[in-house]
Amino acid sequence: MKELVIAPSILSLDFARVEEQLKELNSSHAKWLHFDVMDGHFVPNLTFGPDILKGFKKAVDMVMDVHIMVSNPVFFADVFAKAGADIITFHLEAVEDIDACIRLCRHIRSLGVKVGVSVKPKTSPEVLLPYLQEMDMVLVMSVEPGFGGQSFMEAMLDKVRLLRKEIDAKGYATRIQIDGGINEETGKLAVEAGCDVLVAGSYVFKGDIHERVDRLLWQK
Ligand SMILES: O=C(CO)[C@@H](O)[C@H](O)COP(=O)(O)O
Ligand SMILES: [Fe+2]
Repeated sequence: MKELVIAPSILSLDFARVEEQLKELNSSHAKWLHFDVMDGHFVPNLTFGPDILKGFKKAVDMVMDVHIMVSNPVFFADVFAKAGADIITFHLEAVEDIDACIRLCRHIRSLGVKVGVSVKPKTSPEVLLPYLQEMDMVLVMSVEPGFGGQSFMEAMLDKVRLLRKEIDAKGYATRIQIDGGINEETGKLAVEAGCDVLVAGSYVFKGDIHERVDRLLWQK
């Protein structure tokens, strides 16, 4: 398993104190910034466009981890690759079938950007197993996508265990990210199940950013 990474989700950032909070994030032990893109169609919420990503990229020295919850991932992947995304994760549910999924993975990599594929709580990741070498990351959603502050769905850890078993058996470098309801307790469970990237929104921003990131990173 790779080194654990914490990716605070900017969905919970206090937009009245953006500059201050970005500085705190930048000087914390969080290496990635999780940038949730919602189109108001794939999910019933609307968030950030490419110019915000460009601005944030200037303000922090962090990996820009872009999670696109959109119905047209082909279009949005190009837009956010151009804006400076380091990794783009799209939803399996938003593409026609596994062939289209792999085509988009290859396209995103051809742009020099890492690629992740995400599954919603009701979607099994089994169809991805033969193709894990095409992905830099699989994102297991542990809440229904669309909003921060929801409760962690513990049953999603079975998906993490399944993916970890296959990734380790094949010796792939694919990371496993989990997103939704992550705090100290649920983060620990997720790491024990095999996750190596924890996304956390409300937990990180509803307290001292440095302290909360450290608690996730060095769970006791
Ligand atoms: O993608 C999403 C929500 O759809 C997330 O990235 C949330 O922002 C996580 O928020 P918390 O559950 O950690 O508050
Ligand atoms: Fe997310």
